[in-house]
This record gives sequence, C-alpha cells and structure tokens, in this order.
Amino acid sequence: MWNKVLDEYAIRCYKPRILIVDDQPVNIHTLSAVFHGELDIIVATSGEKALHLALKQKPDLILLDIVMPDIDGYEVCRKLKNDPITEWIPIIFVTAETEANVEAYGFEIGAVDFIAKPINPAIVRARVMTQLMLKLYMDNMREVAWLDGLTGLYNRRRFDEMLKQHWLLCRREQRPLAIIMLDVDFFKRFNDNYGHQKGDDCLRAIAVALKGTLRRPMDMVFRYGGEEFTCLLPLTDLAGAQERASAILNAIKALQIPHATSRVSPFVTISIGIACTIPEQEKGEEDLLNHSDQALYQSKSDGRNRITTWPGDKPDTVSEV
Ligand SMILES: Nc1nc2c(ncn2[C@@H]2O[C@H](COP(=O)(O)OP(=O)(O)OP(=O)(O)O)[C@@H](O)[C@H]2O)c(=O)[nH]1
Repeated sequence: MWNKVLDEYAIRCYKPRILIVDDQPVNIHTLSAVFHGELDIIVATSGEKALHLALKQKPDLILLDIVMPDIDGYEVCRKLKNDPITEWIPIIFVTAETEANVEAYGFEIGAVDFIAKPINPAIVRARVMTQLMLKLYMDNMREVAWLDGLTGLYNRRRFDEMLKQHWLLCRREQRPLAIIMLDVDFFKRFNDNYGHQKGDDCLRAIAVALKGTLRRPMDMVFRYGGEEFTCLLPLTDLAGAQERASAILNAIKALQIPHATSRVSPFVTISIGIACTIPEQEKGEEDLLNHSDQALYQSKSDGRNRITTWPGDKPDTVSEV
C-alpha cells in the first residue's frame, strides 16, 4: 500500500525528504531505521538546527521531539508555522507524553499527528506515509491553484505568496529584492481592432517571451491580472533589475506583433516599472509593490514603451528607450 505513495513521488522524479529532530542520537537512529533508505532523511539534534534545516532544505515532513534542551518542539513548531517558507510542512510530534492535553495543544499550534515513544515501527511508517501522501496531494492542489489558465504562468495569488517569502529571505540575508511590473500598451485598442481571441494570443505570446528572459533559477514571472505581468527578482540589485527590464522590453519588441492602433509603435509594446530595496521591516513588501506600480504609472504617463525606476530607489534612474 505505502509503496504507492513512494511511486507517486517517484513519478515526479522525487524522493520524499523528512527531517528527524531529537536531542538523543539513539532516537534518531531508531526512527531512521524504519524507512530502510526509502526516504531522504536529514537530522537535527537541537531546535535551532531544526529551524535552520527546515528553512534551507524544505523537507516534506518533520518528526519532532517535544522535550529538548534549547528550543523545545512546541517553539520549533510555532516558528515553522509562522514562516511562509515552512508553514506547509507537516509536523508530527514524537513524544513519551501521551496525555490528551499535550496532544490537544500540539494540534492547536499546527501539528498534524502524534507518535508515542517508545515507537512502534509499523505505526510510525503508516503515520508518516499517510502524511506524505496528503502533502503530495496538497502540493498538487496548490500548484493548480497558483496557475493562470490563459498563459500557464503563475497567477497573482502565487505572486503574493512568493513576494512574502522572498521579502523574508532577502531581509534575513540583507540582500536586495526587485520587482518588475509591466503592462501592455493600448491593449484595449488591440482587442477592439483585432478581437478578443487575438488579444488572448498576444498575451500568451508575451508570457512565453517573458519566461524566455529569466536567467536565474529563483527569478519568477507572473500574470498579475488582465494585461499586467510581474517579475520577482530575489537577490537582485537595481542595476540587475534594470538590465532584466531592458531584456524584457526588447523581447516583446522582437515579437513584432502588429498593433495598427497603438499610438507609440506599429507593434505591441509594453511599459515597465521597477522597484528595488533591501528589506528592513516585517510588512514593507506592500510598499515595494506600490513603488513598482507607481513607476509603471509614470512610464505610462511619460508616453509608454519605456522603463521607469521608482525614484526613491535612486534619484537618477529613469531610463527612456
Ligand atoms: N484579450 C484579452 N484582453 C484582456 C484580458 N484581460 C484584460 N484584457 C483587456 O485589456 C484591456 C486593458 O485596457 P486598459 O486598462 O484601458 O489599458 P490599455 O488599453 O492597455 O491602455 P494603457 O494601459 O493606458 O496603455 C481591456 O480592454 C481588457 O478587456 C484577457 O485575458 N484577454
């Protein structure tokens, strides 16, 4: 039965990864032995190390001891559930304390199950495989919910989530995060002239071109809504974002999609706004987004078919094309 779960992961060329956290190496050894090399196992002997590994390696499941000397399992669980990068990782507490109120509290703070010590290998295996199966289905559902039906790009919901995640990542590392926001010029006229179907074809072609401009694995492009797209560029400074924006502008130009009723070009063009910052506060990501939107608005009012950098990033970064 459980082999089916592993097969489902194997179809995706993936071996499920679990993180085992316990301050007693002997307990880690006993739990690891249950899976006979079926799973990719990583281990931590303290709460601090567990938090670090969960963030870096994003396991599919965590087996978490409750009583540990530095940060206890409850605190680790609370921290993981409060971080958008780790909140979806299922946590199973492994504990000798089996009182109902201990379990109830664990569920309250986000655990999905409990395993009693001393462990029974068959029960551990069953509980872990059940959660891995649910995790796989949840990941699939989320993936579908994140996609835009017309272009196949990630949608605005995904953008909002990734913006939060990258904001936290760049804040931790004190590195810059850049947003490129872009909008097709005179797209209403395009639809009115060529019809909605051709409008859809145009948006799909733009989506493919945008994907082709990405260079780094962490860079992502999204359909933000209608004829508006965004790119999220973590660990990218202003100069890097401007260079990407130029590549995007040129890629759309190179498509040479006729636009007879545009006031700026015989072909489809876009306007771009850039904002870039090294994140400082918890909730500043909305400001960064607003700044890229304001820069885009400036590109539109300055005549379209151009790139504008939000002036707060650097006073002299408005570049005309
Ligand atoms: N074909 C198609 N059109 C869309 C889609 N989503 C939004 N639009 C159209 O995009 C147009 C956007 O029009 P406006 O917001 O006035 O902007 P614009 O005409 O591009 O003008 P500027 O942005 O000022 O250059 C509207 O006509 C929408 O109907 C879509 O999925 N498919």
